[in-house]
Parts: sequence; C-alpha cells; structure tokens
Amino acid sequence: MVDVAKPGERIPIASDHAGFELKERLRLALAEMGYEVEDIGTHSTASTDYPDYAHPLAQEVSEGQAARGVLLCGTGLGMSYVANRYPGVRAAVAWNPDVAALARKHNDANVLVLPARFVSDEDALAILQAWLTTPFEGGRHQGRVAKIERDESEADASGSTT
Ligand SMILES: O=C(CO)[C@H](O)[C@H](O)[C@H](O)COP(=O)(O)O
Repeated sequence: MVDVAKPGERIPIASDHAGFELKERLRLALAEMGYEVEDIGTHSTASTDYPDYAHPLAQEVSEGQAARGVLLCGTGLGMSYVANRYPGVRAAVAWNPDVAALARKHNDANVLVLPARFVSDEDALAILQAWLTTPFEGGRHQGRVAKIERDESEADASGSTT
C-alpha cells in the first residue's frame, strides 16, 4: 500500500516530446507544493521514444527508490504499457480528477500517467492533486490489488482465472 504523498518526498517525473510542455508545468507545480522533483526528461519538444523515459521511472518505483512517479505522453497509453510491466508498479492513465481519485482509492496507483494531448493544463493540475492526496481505501480492494501480482504459474496450476 502506498501512503498519500507528503511534502519533501522525492517524486520522479518523465515524458516524451508530446508531454514535455505539460511536464514542465507539473514539475514546477510539484516543486511549489514542496516535493523534491526528479526530472528524468525529456528536455525539449524534439521527437523521442516514450519507453526511454518510462523504463527508468518505473524501475525506480518498482525497486522502491521512489514511492510514486508521474509519466506523460500524448495518450498516456504507451507510457502505461511500459510502466505496468514492472513488478509492484500500478500505473493509471487518468483523464479527470475523479478517475485519478478512484485509481488511488480502489487501485492504489503508484504511477500517474497523463494523456497530455487530451487534458488542459488546469485539468492536469486537478488530476495531479487528486492523485497525490487521495488515500487507498483498502478493504475489499486490498485482496484485488494483491491478486495483480499473482505469479503466472499459480494461475496455470489452479486452472482458475479468479
Ligand atoms: O502513446 C504514446 C506514447 O505513450 C503517445 O501518444 C506518443 O506520445 C505519441 O505516439 C507520439 O506521437 P508523435 O506523432 O510521434 O508525436
């Protein structure tokens, strides 16, 4: 379970070229909120490949060097595909604050992925705030989140999909 973010916490952030401008805004907003921001890149609007940025951020979260991280690309999809390959990473694409809050309450999302080409700056800030400040509800969601990490061999052995 990931606790809510506390000022002073180090939060890595990364984007491809499509998310660069919004990343810059969110990077400054996070710093103003008192977080220690680690900017993994990209550093311009020059065309880049999203996996080059998603892998290092997801690795940090997976290995526990950071409790959470923020990724941005055009749709949010490619970044989330990469991040969710890492053990312990639960990357959620959120396009409004309600989805971001539910990604925390129900899914304990530890990586927020923003679809930079489909959200306004104002909405992106509200999504970020919701994700940072909403706690995981636990309860019925605890066991469901635990099942995400189930070893594939366990599923094969039981023949069950539940
Ligand atoms: O899905 C994506 C990566 O996660 C993105 O939306 C990319 O940002 C997008 O594919 C980039 O497109 P471009 O035409 O190369 O700018």
